Amino acid sequence: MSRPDADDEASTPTMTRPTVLVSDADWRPSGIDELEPAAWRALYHEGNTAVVAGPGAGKSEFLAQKAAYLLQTGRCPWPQRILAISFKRDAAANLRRRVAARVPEHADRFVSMTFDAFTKGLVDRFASALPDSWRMPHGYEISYASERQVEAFLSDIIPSAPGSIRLQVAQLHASRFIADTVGSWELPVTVPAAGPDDAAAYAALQWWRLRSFGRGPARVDFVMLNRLAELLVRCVPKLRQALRITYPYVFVDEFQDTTSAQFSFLVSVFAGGPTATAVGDSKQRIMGWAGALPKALERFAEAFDATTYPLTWNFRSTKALVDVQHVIATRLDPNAVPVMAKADDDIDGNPAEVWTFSSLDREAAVIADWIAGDIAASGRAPADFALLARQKIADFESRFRAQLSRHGINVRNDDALVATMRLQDLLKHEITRLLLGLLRLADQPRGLPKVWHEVLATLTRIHGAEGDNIVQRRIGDDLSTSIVGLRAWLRAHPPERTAGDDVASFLLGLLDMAALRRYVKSATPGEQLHLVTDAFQARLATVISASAKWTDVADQFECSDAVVLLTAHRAKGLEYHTVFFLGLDDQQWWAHDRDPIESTSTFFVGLSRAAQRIIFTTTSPYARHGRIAEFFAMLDDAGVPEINRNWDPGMESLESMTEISATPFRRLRQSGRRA
Ligand SMILES: Nc1ncnc2c1ncn2[C@@H]1O[C@H](COP(=O)(O)OP(=O)(O)OP(=O)(O)O)[C@@H](O)[C@H]1O
Repeated sequence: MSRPDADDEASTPTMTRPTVLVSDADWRPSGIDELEPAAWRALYHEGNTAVVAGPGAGKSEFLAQKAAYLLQTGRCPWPQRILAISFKRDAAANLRRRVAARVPEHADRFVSMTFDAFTKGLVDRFASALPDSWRMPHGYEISYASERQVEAFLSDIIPSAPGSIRLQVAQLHASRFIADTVGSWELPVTVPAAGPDDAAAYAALQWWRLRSFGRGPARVDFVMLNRLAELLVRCVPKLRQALRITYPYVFVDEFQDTTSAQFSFLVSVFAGGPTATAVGDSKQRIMGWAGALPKALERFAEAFDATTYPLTWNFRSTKALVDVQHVIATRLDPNAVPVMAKADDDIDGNPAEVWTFSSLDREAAVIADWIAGDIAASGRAPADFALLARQKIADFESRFRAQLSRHGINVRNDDALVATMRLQDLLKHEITRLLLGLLRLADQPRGLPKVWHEVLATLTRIHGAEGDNIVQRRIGDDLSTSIVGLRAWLRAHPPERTAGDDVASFLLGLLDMAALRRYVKSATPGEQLHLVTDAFQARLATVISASAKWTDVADQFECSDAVVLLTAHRAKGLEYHTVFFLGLDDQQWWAHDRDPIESTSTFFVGLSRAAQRIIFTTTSPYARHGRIAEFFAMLDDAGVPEINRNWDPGMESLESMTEISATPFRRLRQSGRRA
């Protein structure tokens, strides 16, 4: 396919586009019925805005609606754009998709990317404008230092540190050094000849000397790239001005996860300039271990002089679940305000329970039977159910896979490693969706308009042709030709007689690889295209032989009709009808004592993914009195009953009843409940 010139971040498109503007009075949210009153006020607010709200309040949806409002009413006039920054790639892609669905006619002016992609993009484009001391004459490579390497570095620099700061240098922690010390050090325009007399600045400078000032390519991570980007913007006023003109509106999602480096970058580039909107929930701050700043939203409000709007509706969970969430929320924030549930209840029986089991085998068997029964009775899909755990999700996989397969139900472990990628990342990756989209379009003679639209939009981004209707038309024509060629190839190569590698090669051969490589590099810093294509091939190889049709190959690849197994961290931002929060025990939560608040936030994030029902499980008779006793106490306070699932009416004998009475669990017979 032809490759138009790459779009420049700080430049504006050259094509004109007709736009019909909507008046304020006529503007309505699209895709949803209503916003809560505080959200309306936040949407109309013209200055910097902080939206603080709990799980399910619609924070991401609010950003999508605010984008639609600004674009459709012309407050963000063509050709200016809105820049939305997220922390995770899938969150950025999710927001981009939401806006594209709400206002397709303006989607090309909504630039949604990760923090790392944005800062790395600036360094890559403008590195030559860095002050002399910080230029990287031999380029750079992305390199992460292990904690052990940082430890060795810190002990190496202690002896040569000036006596006045030696003790403080010795007190720096390896685990926090990169995020906190390197991340919060503002690079001086000129590197001082004498070492700084502040311990943190001294150590940070030595780190730069070691990693970046030697011969050969600099070895930098994203924290260091962020620092370079901040320096660039500080030293090159024209660049800052260009960014501010291109993006008069800046959004930041999940602001509670902002690190020191990211925060200072935002202040440096945008404070006093574009209108900034940050949304987040400090109770869901689960990235403290990775350097997330405490009280990030409060800091934002202060630094940007922003007006704060708390939202108090929950669109995801029913009232009963919102009440349970509130008990945990008040432990994390004693001032947490009660929230109004907007979701209707669609289940019989208890929406929240703790189930106790005598063994992991029994746990998997009972839950699998229960899910199968619920699907049969309700018509729900397997994907409505999630099996969540704090960590080590693979420990649960084989048991649940075996038990659910007895009922013909699939399991997808989103945490599984495929080549070097996690399955969740692979499935959400734009390039995976592009390749699968091509496969589906070629295999479906009648066409799939939604898939066509998504594939075309991805190709448009790859070729930097947003806003350029002529090039977009050419890309569309090329796509039609490619689909015809692919269809013929697939007909001649049935899945059972074709190797996964051959399919992947043919699919990639349809694309402009140089453009693709450049795009992946800029959209996902640190990631090489081959990491995605290797993982794509590996996944294809495992599903191709089991399928008779190419559509089945794509279905098996995505495995979207499956019960999902994932960690609470991976579940962030997602939602399910019923969540089983597995492994309430000391093993799963072994690190709870290290940081009980962050651990409780992880618990909060996990349980708040449930829309209708949450079942906590444990196989440990001691968990209630162990490390996470406070979780059980909170669930007790919330009135969540504990059910001993070792007894199954009609199936088990007195023997298992004896076993139950020997356990220290608080017991409840489950008569009258759905089982
Ligand atoms: N105004 C609204 N009307 C109806 N549904 C909404 C509205 N806003 C959000 N939703 C729905 O509520 C759910 C939660 O929305 P969203 O993911 O934006 O919440 P969030 O605050 O970002 O959640 P979390 O912090 O838990 O990840 C989604 O299913 C979304 O489609």
